[in-house]
Amino acid sequence: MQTEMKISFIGGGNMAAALIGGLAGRLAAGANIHVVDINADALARLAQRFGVSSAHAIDAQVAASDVIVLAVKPQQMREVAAQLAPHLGKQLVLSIAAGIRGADLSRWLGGHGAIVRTMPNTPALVGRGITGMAALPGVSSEQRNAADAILKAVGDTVWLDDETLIDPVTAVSGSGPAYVFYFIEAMQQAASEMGLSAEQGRRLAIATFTGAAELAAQSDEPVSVLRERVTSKGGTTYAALTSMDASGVKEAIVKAMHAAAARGRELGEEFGKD
Ligand SMILES: NC(=O)C1=CN([C@@H]2O[C@H](COP(=O)(O)OP(=O)(O)OC[C@H]3O[C@@H](n4cnc5c(N)ncnc54)[C@H](OP(=O)(O)O)[C@@H]3O)[C@@H](O)[C@H]2O)C=CC1
Ligand SMILES: O=C(O)[C@@H]1CCC=N1
Repeated sequence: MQTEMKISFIGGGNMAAALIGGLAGRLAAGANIHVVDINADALARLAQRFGVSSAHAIDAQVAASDVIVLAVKPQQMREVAAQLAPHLGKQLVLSIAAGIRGADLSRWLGGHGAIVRTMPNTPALVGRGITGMAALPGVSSEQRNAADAILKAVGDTVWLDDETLIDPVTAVSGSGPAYVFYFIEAMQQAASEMGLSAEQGRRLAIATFTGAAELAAQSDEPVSVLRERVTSKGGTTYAALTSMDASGVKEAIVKAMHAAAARGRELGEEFGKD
């Protein structure tokens, strides 16, 4: 992390809280985090949890920042950009919004070029996030490195040459934690139906996810091979996977992810209109 980097967040909701929480313990001395949100409760929570400074509107501290993270909902972005534009100089702007295209954001920010579009995810809170990143042409290599350092402080980064790939990234890793939680919820429900306690089901389901994911991360083999190794002929896993195939679980997941990417494109079109 660059020393003494001053970072302002506009929007202090769910994703900002995950990033701020992940960053809070990892900043160099002298660095600071400032948050602007119209929601007093959101600001109070962030100040109490992470000791950040806060304001209800864009202020001098935002103007004095090195990096400004735009963390409002896509539908709020245009208005926020208009409020921010008069305060912009050389700051690097990071957008985390789904859908909102860099060219639209740049226009709303009065032609500001130093913009990196990012798609982080909530495991950033525990330092295990992954972020897709795409730089607009006006971003210097120093600014690109600064953006990378911020998101690397809370996990890993994947750079994209083509900004439109942010929509697929959103479908995979931006929204992805919700799919994992959904799967864990289903496993917990089944565990409880079969007589395990809530705590036993929770521990077994979560440890299975983290363990299998770690095994996949450390293995040189494709995940399909790891799956086959669990699936004894005529055994229990075979029974489960045969049932999933019959229910079209894989097709449903693939279809759902296409829907997420399509919604990202739609948000860009819907809120990017002049
Ligand atoms: N949640 C996630 O996992 C991820 C979200 N994102 C992106 O992050 C962005 C934020 O999402 P999320 O955190 O879930 O949303 P939230 O609604 O939780 O957070 C947005 C916050 O911004 C506040 N806000 C609204 N208008 C303004 C304004 N004019 N100035 C300052 N603050 C304002 C909202 O207040 P109020 O509630 O009163 O409107 C709210 O507190 C979205 O663009 C989303 O696409 C990206 C990756 C993952
Ligand atoms: O659901 C959403 O639109 C945001 C973007 C990715 C995760 N949450």
